[in-house]
Amino acid sequence: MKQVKVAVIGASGYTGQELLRILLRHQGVELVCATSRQYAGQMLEDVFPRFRHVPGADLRFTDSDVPAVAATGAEVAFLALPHGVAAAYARGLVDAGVKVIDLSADFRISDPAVYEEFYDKPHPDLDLLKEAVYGMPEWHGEEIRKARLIASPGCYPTSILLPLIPLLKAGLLETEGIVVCSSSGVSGAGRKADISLLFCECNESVRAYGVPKHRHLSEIEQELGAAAGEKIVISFTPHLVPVNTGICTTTSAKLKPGADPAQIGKTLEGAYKNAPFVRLLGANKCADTKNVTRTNFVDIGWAYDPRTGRIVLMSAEDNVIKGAGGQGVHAFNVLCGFDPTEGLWII
Ligand SMILES: NC(=O)C1=CN([C@@H]2O[C@H](COP(=O)(O)OP(=O)(O)OC[C@H]3O[C@@H](n4cnc5c(N)ncnc54)[C@H](OP(=O)(O)O)[C@@H]3O)[C@@H](O)[C@H]2O)C=CC1
Ligand SMILES: CC(=O)N[C@@H](CCC(=O)OP(=O)(O)O)C(=O)O
Repeated sequence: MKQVKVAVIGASGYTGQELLRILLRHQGVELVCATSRQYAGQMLEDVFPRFRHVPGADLRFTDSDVPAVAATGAEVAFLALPHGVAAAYARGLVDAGVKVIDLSADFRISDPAVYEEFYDKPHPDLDLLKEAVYGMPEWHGEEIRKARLIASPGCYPTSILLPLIPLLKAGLLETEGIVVCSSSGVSGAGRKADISLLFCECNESVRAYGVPKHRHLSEIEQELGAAAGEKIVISFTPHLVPVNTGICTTTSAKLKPGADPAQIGKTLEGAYKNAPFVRLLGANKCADTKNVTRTNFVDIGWAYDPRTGRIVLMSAEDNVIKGAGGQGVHAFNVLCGFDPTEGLWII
């Protein structure tokens, strides 16, 4: 198998570590660079003992510096950096001829006005934004193949968009009144010191946050609108739950008058028959995070309630794998012409 030289920028964070774990078992990857400002100069295995004795992990963290990354010969770089920080790295790396897969939100929102509305500042690189591709392999494989810059979808959006897109494309759902409720593990907030994320603040407790306008609404409504062919506004309430990883999403939407509820399952099956990481559980089956955490799968179940005329979509994924690093590697496989599943059969 051909070998592609790969760098991970921001390799000490939660998604960065997950990328390292996946890339180190990928048969077509030579990991040439892992960056972290706080651990620069230290061996990967000294900072994260899980990498001891792992082939290919015999590497030191380097500083997060674009010319130094480019000098490693990296052909593809994953950005696992905070949003707002990633854009400048993407610009420097793309200019140096390195293809970029950005896990942050910096290039996911194609309309600069919407970006500014949700991120409270003008977009930092409008030229690069124009060429960024939304990196959801199930729906944008063709664009990913030709891209220089892939904006990997967010964790909540992945769990919400995968069940809804095919149903909206098929015109089965009312576009008004879609209500989404998601629960996320604490790793979704990143590996940073924050009092509200301390063990005693989160453990044995569940809370909603980010209401009424979580920043992911921008991305979710953009992609749902593209699927439906009209503007869509949804209600979205995220919750923080005391688990390390996992997202459980429940979506409620009204079936269009006259639409046959049996078409829900048939449409999802048609859309995802060749999607290796989308597992359709069937009607009246509920997705459970314990079956998908530590994997690149998203599980989707659905139910029709004749009393309300609504369908309920239930999805579960691992936020740092299918919702971040795994999805990024899936896009990398498509970009580089590898089998889409290479490195990703983690169970
Ligand atoms: N966690 C999740 O579930 C998901 C996260 N994402 C997105 O992926 C990106 C990474 O998330 P996550 O791994 O959780 O974040 P973390 O906070 O866990 O890690 C961030 C990484 O970036 C580095 N970093 C932080 N600030 C800077 C800076 N100013 N310049 C250079 N490097 C910096 C950190 O290392 P150091 O400080 O040592 O340099 C660290 O390696 C974010 O944009 C996030 O929104 C997307 C989907 C899901
Ligand atoms: C629990 C938690 O805090 N989750 C994060 C979302 C995950 C994330 O990292 O956002 P991106 O997908 O945009 O990169 C949040 O609500 O902001």
